Amino acid sequence: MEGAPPTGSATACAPPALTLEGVTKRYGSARGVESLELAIPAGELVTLIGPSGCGKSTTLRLVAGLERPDAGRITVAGDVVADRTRFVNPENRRVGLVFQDHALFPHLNVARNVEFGLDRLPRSERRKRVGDLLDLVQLAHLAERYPHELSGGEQQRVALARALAPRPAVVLLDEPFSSLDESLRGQVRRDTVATLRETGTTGVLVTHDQTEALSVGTRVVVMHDGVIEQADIPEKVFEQPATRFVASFMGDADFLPAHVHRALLTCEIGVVSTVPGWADSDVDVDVVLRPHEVALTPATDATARVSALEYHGAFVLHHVTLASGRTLRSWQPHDVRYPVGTPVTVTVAAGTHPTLLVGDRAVTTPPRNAPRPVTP
Ligand SMILES: Nc1ncnc2c1ncn2[C@@H]1O[C@H](COP(=O)(O)OP(=O)(O)OP(=O)(O)O)[C@@H](O)[C@H]1O
Repeated sequence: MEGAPPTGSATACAPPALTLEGVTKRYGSARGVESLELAIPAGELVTLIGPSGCGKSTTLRLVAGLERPDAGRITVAGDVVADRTRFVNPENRRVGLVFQDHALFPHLNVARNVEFGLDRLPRSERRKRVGDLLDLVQLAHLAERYPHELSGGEQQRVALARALAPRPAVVLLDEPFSSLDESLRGQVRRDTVATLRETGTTGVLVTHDQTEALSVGTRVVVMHDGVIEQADIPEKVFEQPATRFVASFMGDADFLPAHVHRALLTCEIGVVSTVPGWADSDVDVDVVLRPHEVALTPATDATARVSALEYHGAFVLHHVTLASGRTLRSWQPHDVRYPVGTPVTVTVAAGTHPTLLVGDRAVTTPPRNAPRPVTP
């Protein structure tokens, strides 16, 4: 992964909070994760996203020490915690865990839950640390309550305080907001991110929610079928997806066969854009178009037709069928609705430089062995 630590002087010499080098885990003949490469600088909050079964939980379990890798090396704050010969037990890894169901101890009150992992500290320091953590998550007034006397959001804050109490090098958060209802989720998410930032804690947050992955992560790791497809800043993952899978998984995307000739990208809807640096090219590609890049203009002589509408509140998603039978989608403002059947001219918003694919991989430079048409 392109995971160079920030260049600031404070962190330039510090080892990454977490590294995975060639980490592989198989379950019998089934692939859990394969050859994971990841380096997370201290203080980052990385979101881990991918479809069900892609290996997110396996990755967290390997880092936490709940699984042993079959191959590769894991380090936490510069210390090897797992490799071919070494295996550090979970309680000695400086890794904190926050689960979806909060997993608080029901028979312990809030203060005792937070105190749980601090048994190595003298009692007075323990008390002080618990007090500091409860202040941090704004729950000091509920210190004597038991988990069943708390709301879902409060339980989540206790779980976070408990994970942070022993000053872990990394906190792993496994879908921490998914059991909260929609109205609460946004606030708890903002509070959690603020707490992690305030304490400078490095976090790895697993989520199923693409908006959450993009909005919360300083970096987004997209997994598919046990491998990392792309690990990058959110803007790059969305605007410059590395693969066809990432393009389709992170946001809506449609794909059209296209052609680049003398730096001009054309497809069924006409000229899409210029492709700087492709002046000598004559190659077939697929172009990735996102609904916010696709513009529609009603025109009686147009061959494309609006084929379906979806009202999303702020926007109306228009599905358009082209003459070839292929479809594109276009976001329109909430007050624009072209009825089904309307003939429309389809264009791409000015300034768009869409992702180009050859096979399943994005290309930014002309492919060497690209197909060239036979000239008569
Ligand atoms: N204990 C196990 N025994 C056998 N196979 C397993 C085991 N745990 C995970 N797997 C398999 O490893 C792969 C990765 O699973 P994992 O739980 O890491 O996926 P995930 O991305 O967390 O999925 P989800 O989003 O549904 O929780 C899957 O194919 C899964 O069936």
